[in-house]
Amino acid sequence: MTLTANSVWENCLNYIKDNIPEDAFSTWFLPIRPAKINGNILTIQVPSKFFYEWLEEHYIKILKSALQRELGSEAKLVYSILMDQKSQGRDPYTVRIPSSNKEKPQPQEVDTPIQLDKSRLMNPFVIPGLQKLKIDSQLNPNYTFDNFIEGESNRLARAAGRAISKRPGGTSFNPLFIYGGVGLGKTHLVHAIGLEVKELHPDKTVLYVSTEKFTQQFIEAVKNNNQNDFIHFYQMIDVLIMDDIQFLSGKAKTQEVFFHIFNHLHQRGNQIILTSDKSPADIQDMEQRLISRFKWGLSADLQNPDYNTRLEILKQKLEKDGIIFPDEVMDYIAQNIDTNVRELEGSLNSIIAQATLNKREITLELTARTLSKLVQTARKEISIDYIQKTVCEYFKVSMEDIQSKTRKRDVVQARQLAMYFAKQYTKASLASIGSQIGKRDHATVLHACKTVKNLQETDKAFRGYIEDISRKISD
Ligand SMILES: Nc1ncnc2c1ncn2[C@@H]1O[C@H](COP(=O)(O)OP(=O)(O)OP(=O)(O)O)[C@@H](O)[C@H]1O
Repeated sequence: MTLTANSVWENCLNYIKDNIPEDAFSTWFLPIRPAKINGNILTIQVPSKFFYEWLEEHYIKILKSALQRELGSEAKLVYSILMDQKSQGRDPYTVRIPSSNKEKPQPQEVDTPIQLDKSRLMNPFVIPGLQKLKIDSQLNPNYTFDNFIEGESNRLARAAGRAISKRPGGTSFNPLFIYGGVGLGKTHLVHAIGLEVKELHPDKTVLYVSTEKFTQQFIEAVKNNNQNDFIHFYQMIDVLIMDDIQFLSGKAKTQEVFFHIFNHLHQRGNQIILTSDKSPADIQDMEQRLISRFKWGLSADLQNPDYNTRLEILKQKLEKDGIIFPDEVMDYIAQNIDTNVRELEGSLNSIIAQATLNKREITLELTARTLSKLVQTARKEISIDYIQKTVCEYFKVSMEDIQSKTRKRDVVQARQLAMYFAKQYTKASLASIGSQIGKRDHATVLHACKTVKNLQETDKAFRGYIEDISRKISD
């Protein structure tokens, strides 16, 4: 009997219907039409891009088993997506996307070193109860090289990442130190490297961890008196990716433990990949021996993307969502949002939301209005209170301290910086700033602003504080 798309899909539906709730079945499966069958490849037509993403995210497993029952273990699924272009006055058309079958990378097995007592190993990345340790790489399958647009701003870092993926630990880029401002793609890039290593070298153990998580784990390990297990766990990793390494600043004990792990991995030729919001030389409160190790391999920075890269990124994001913007609108966004990629994505989302909620066409006028509001809102949010909180958090002093009369050096410094930033970021008068920050007069605020400016010119560490805090405030 020859198989037809209809008969195969009907059997799949019968199987799926028995295995998922009825309302989910009618919502997500009844609108699907079988389009064609070619050998073991079934093409189904879905009503929108959103539908396709939902199926991929929530029902890929059941789709896979239904299809394999009908077409064997090599069965493949292709989506044909009906793209609605009514708003552009054009006819609908379809695009074909193979099922990515994107599941999280499988846990990796590692032989445990003899001294490791598995029963006490508290690392949350370890799936307990198994003979061999299974480590979840913590990689995000959506951050790949394929969807990381290349441009002048990221060429070196991307190329180094690609080289490392081919030969982890085997290039001179060890460690690879990727740095740059917020939202420029550091996290995306290191996930892409990790995923590609896993694809090309399935035997390698890859682990992505944020420095914050690493620090918390270490604190837990100290509390439970199992630091050795913690260290041994990290020493087993073939490719260790640590995000936001600048958060080790001022944490002497965690720096020390990281130093030992780093040395062990490096000596064994294992790959280390680090990201930071500043270059190794500009990281404050970090042991010199660590800084010098960060510089051993390659430091590559990510810069603000240029116009063409921004345009390409926009095109890619829209294609993913199955939406078309007029060229002039794309050009306007790319011209006007030149800070970082996260803001670029955010502006797209706002424009889409405005158009959808108000049932309006995406025009240049709507875009200009939405973007101007975005910028205004961002500015509006910076209040003196917010500035004080940010500064207090950064220096780990309390709001009460800043508001008090204390002349302790660190509090005075925080207070003066809060005054300086209040002058920079708000329209408040000196008198008003003074009354809100410690009930001081306008002369004190003026003096604070001058002191900060002088120190900024003469003291490198102080300059670092200013850069850090400005970034946090305008984030
Ligand atoms: N070159 C690029 N191509 C496509 N998408 C990009 C690119 N660069 C960044 N992005 C996207 O921009 C967003 C922000 O990137 P990411 O989180 O990697 O930035 P980051 O530098 O790690 O920021 P932060 O320092 O704030 O953590 C993500 O959605 C990412 O996919």
